[in-house]
Amino acid sequence: MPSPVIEPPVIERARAKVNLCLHVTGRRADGYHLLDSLVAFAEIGDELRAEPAETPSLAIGGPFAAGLDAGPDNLVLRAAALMGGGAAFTLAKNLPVASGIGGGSADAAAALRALARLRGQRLPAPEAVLGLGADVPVCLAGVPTRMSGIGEVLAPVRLPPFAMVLVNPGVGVATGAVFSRLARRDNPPLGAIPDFTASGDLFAWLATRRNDLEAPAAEVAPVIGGVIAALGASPGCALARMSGSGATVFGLFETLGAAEAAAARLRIAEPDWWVASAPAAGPASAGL
Ligand SMILES: C[C@@](CO)(OP(=O)(O)O)[C@H](O)COP(=O)(O)OP(=O)(O)OC[C@H]1O[C@@H](n2ccc(N)nc2=O)[C@H](O)[C@@H]1O
Ligand SMILES: Nc1ncnc2c1ncn2[C@@H]1O[C@H](COP(=O)(O)OP(=O)(O)O)[C@@H](O)[C@H]1O
Repeated sequence: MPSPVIEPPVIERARAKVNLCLHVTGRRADGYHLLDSLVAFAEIGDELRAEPAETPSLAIGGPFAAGLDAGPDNLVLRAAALMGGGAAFTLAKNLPVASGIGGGSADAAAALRALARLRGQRLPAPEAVLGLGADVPVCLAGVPTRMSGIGEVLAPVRLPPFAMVLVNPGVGVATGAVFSRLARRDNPPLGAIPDFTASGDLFAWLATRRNDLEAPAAEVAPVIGGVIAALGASPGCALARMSGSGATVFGLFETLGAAEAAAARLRIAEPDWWVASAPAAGPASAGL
């Protein structure tokens, strides 16, 4: 059954996507890489507002609006075009661009959700949105997920509550450039993902996994190594690792208080870095 049409305007969050681990397990004939990744979302992100309009339009504000083109190539308008749709969009760009936390993909997913709500339509299938970006299907799902294939094979995963600190040193990293520097493309998959009951179990399991894109990204942007070291040395940080193709690094914490304290220290030590703290998205983290 299609959902009822929602009265405009509609507002959708575009939450930051975090690859808690990411193994590159192969490469397809078309050059795209096969991944095996455990993906979570943070309660921080862009915000997209949509109202019905004859002609599609996009206005961008927020701390990372500068340098982001609001023309037809923007993923918000490309997503709207895919759904055949006119809407007037306003995007608050709160996440750094080209930073491994899927900001553009999350915006595209938010546009698809907004249009579906405005029109009472179903959301498109993962395969139908993959052309917008390999991360768009998982951002459309918006829940903790094991992502494989090149990003279109999705299996929801239940995660315990935890908190994150996200740090971006202000360098954009092009995803394709990172993949092309990989030393190996035949790494083992993640294996079975246990049913974690406590965040400590999740953190211990993650410590035995990797992000295979971290080393090639650090070649492109050597500052990434320094960000991992600084975050990893923060009191209460159980694990510090790069997300996606970088350069954003995440730190994992048992409590939001510990994450906020680490973020406050890093903001003082490194005033030029973008630093955010947030619970992992989902009902389990609501009471952290
Ligand atoms: C690496 C990941 C992990 O979640 O995250 P980000 O760093 O983008 O956040 C994603 O796979 C990125 O997804 P997305 O950013 O949507 O990628 P796309 O625009 O589809 O692809 C950009 C380029 O990355 C390479 N690419 C991307 C995905 C993939 N599975 N294999 C690849 O080889 C290709 O060279 C492609 O031309
Ligand atoms: N709404 C958008 N937000 C961010 N980037 C966008 C958007 N639309 C198009 N792009 C382009 O998509 C590219 C990847 O952006 P993004 O999804 O933020 O990267 P990542 O997935 O690595 O975090 C950028 O180089 C940017 O120019």
